[in-house]
Amino acid sequence: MVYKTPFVNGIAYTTITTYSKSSFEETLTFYKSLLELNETTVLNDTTVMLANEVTFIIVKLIEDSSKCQNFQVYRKNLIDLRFDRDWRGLAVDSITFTVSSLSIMMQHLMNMNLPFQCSPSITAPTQIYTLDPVGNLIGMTGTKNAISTQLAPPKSPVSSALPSRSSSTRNLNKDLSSHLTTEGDYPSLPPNIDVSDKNKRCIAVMTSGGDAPGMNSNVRAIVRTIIFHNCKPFVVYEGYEGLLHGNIKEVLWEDVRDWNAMGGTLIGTARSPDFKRREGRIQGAHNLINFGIDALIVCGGDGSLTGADIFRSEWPDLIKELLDTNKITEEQYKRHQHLNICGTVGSIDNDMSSTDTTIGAYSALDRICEAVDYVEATAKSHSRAFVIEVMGRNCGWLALMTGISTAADYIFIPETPASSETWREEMCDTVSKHRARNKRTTMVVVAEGAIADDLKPITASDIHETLTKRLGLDTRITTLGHVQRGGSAVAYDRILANLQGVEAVNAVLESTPTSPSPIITVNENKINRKSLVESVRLTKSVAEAIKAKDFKKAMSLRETEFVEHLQNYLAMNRADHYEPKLPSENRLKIAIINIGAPAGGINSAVYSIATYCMSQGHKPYAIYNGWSGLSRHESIRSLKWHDILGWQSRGGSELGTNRDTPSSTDMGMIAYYFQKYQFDGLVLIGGFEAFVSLEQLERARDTFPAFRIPMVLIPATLSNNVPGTEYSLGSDTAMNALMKYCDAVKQSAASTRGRVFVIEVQGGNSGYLATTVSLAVGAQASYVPEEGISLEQLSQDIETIGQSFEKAQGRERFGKIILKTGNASKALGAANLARVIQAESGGKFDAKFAIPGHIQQGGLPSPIDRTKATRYAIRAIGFIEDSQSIICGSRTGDEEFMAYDKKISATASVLGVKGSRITFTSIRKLYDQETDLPNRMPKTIHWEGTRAIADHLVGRKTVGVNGT
Ligand SMILES: Nc1ncnc2c1ncn2[C@@H]1O[C@H](COP(=O)(O)OP(=O)(O)OP(=O)(O)O)[C@@H](O)[C@H]1O
Ligand SMILES: O=P(O)(O)OC[C@H]1O[C@](O)(CO)[C@@H](O)[C@@H]1O
Ligand SMILES: [Mg+2]
Repeated sequence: MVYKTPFVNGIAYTTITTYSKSSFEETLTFYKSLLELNETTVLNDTTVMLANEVTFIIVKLIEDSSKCQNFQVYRKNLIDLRFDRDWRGLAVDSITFTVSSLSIMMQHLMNMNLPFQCSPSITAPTQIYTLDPVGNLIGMTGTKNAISTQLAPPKSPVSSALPSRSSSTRNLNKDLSSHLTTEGDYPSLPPNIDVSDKNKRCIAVMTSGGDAPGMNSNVRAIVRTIIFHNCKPFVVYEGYEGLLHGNIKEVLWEDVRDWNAMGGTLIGTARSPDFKRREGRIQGAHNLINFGIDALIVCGGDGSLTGADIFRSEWPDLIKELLDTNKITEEQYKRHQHLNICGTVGSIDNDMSSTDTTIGAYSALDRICEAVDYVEATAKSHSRAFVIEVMGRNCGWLALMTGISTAADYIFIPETPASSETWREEMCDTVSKHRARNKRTTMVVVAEGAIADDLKPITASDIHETLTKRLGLDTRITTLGHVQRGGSAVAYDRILANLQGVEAVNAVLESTPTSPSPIITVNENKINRKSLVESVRLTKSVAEAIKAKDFKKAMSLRETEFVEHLQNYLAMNRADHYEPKLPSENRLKIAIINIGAPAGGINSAVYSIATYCMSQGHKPYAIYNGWSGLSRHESIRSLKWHDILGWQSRGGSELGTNRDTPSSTDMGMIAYYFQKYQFDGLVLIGGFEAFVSLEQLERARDTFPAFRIPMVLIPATLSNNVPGTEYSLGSDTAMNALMKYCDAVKQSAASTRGRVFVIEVQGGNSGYLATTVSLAVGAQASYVPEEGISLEQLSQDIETIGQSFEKAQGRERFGKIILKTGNASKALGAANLARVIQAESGGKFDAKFAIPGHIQQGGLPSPIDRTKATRYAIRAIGFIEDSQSIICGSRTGDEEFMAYDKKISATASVLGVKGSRITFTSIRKLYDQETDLPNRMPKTIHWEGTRAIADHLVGRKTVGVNGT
């Protein structure tokens, strides 16, 4: 028996072989009636072709009575199995068809009295199975095509579950969706603008100041977006030095290939004293005009952007002088009346006002945390103290975030200078309190630019001397230096840099002669454009306030997130060592539970909740091993400071986790223990099962008063599929793990001429991880469950890859990767997809597959997940404190319980990030209105714009609803 399944172009018919005249006739009747194959072509005496618009079946007769017998037996056996076995595993051969209505098909099979099976259930099938008269297993699916898991909308064989991408270029990447995702639309093909080469706009990009990881991604995105808009991209080498020496070159799409994974800046950078002088800047203006460049995008720190701002404001005078000295022609003068400037903030210091984060800062933090984690091990072995000096000339962001991420004992930062008179006592007091509770290590983090309130520097050696002399600690200094700026950028920086690069070009193209020059910022998770002049002014005023010893003002000028992080660090550092903040009557018993799969940042959240609770005077309780642990073994213990040392930076789940929900274990027992321990609040940390758990507990409040307490979920899952938030803890850690894996695979692919890897990604029904990592590594395509895999798109991707290898003619060394979320197609795993791609490549390249599996869940939490965990944890406790008065009266019986009261039900909420805000949304509302329960997904996907950008930056052509 021969069969072929119509997967991709070129393999478009199925041959059925029959072995007797009667089964030949029966088969023809079966397929004609079942699939409405109304075109019949007799090819010869024994071969007939049946067809409709999309399906071709050739039925052949090869008379062989022995085989006919075998089939009868085989078929009978299968039918006998009926419904108690899944037929799919039993059949030798199978054919799958896409049908427009599964229910009509079911009815039809019943009318014909044919046996069939439904999957996953008869009430809501996505697939139906039956047998044809010669024993072939016939699968029918309602999905877009046989290899997709998405149901096809009626009459549209190829479509997308995501909204179609219009050709608008506006609103591209305004929303970083916590983890840098975008909303809005993007065209998948370059707009068809007919601009002759001469009239094309020339836009240049440069990097300046200290290099920062992610700058290469930024330049790559800028160059490719310029080309995308039919303009000419130029790079200025060596920062402002290159500008004033005319070190400028036009570049091509391929020139920036594979730049995402590269550290430093490949176009060079410099600190240019000459550019600080007007003569230098006039030379720079002259060079730009000579190259015909009328827009400049500068990626650099506060200094570079200050320089850019000065350059822009002086431009009219500079070109006038060039005209007056006959260095440029009248025509050039007229054409270059305006210089469009746009800044993208690239600096590890994170010292630019108006933006929460600068490109490179989280990569530097990653390097620092890795180093401190290493040092911690040796410090513990010797029971030593370490002073870690981190970079940051005028800004303590790196030191502060290191302090939080590694739970350092003490930090020194320039923004809140310590008292020059008392800092030694204060530090020693805290350190000795920690030591008195048997902590074996001491970590003090000092920013390079740390000062005391007399503006004199506090140096690593000052601290070393104090710890040694006053406390007698065996102390070492580790100055991390330029290691912090080195290496490949973390996923966040790559994504930020790519999205900001696209936005910078859009900003330039939309600028008018009167519009103020923008810088591209990120605020919480939203990408914004802000005024360059204003941001430079604010940044300067921080430095001026510090200089004037107005530290309060300096702090007030910092981003609100910075201030919040500092307060959190200080609060947690007081845990168990100082008088709690709240009076005894306001102190609460707060339970913490972890549910679902492990995710980076879970332990950091538990650590932060516990230490913050201690500082407030609350009592934190851990519920170990999820709901089953609680209901079967009363696995509750109050958390003590010493027990949780080191948890802030530990991977996995120290509490233990599983996917059980309260209903699936024992709701009554759980309520009993809640009552026994008199919990006043509950924090759940986890993914979709935690979400479901919260809903069940909220619903059970009616029956069990013990649940009439504030309950809050901190989403933590690499799938990032919890309704009510755009970011879940663990996504960043997983992204980095997967990104590193992809980088390595891509490198391997590049070493073999013409190779593509298909990489299978976790994420359940959510394509978030595949999409974001695809942007971070420059994957040629990503297939996600929200879209499925359409034949047209797959064919298009194969063609695009083939073309790019063909164009390179083996002269360039590069490899390609394709990411596929496991559930994008259940029928087609990575291995099979690679086989199909290889088969259809026409010999232009070969395809392999790789499956990273659970490395995506493991490893140490990234600094982003650690610091976000702390922030969410402390907000969650704030929520529990604030909600006490709303609900707790009904638990004690003092007040009537009104389950349907909105305020009451909102005391069980999901903490989330939405755009630029942290929010709490009632579980009732989320569960009833915003959840796609069967798919375990939120109804609204917030990151589709990111897909379009990822596609556009690799030149992927997408096949939309209209076949465009
Ligand atoms: N006030 C200014 N006027 C003109 N140019 C300036 C000015 N400040 C800085 N620049 C230019 O920008 C370059 C880079 O500035 P700087 O060394 O302060 O680094 P940065 O951009 O702040 O980056 P980072 O702090 O991350 O190293 C300077 O070498 C100089 O060429
Ligand atoms: O690499 P350089 O020029 O020595 O500069 C070091 C400085 O650059 C930065 O890394 C970035 O501004 C600072 O933190 C540090 O003080
Ligand atoms: Mg700077």
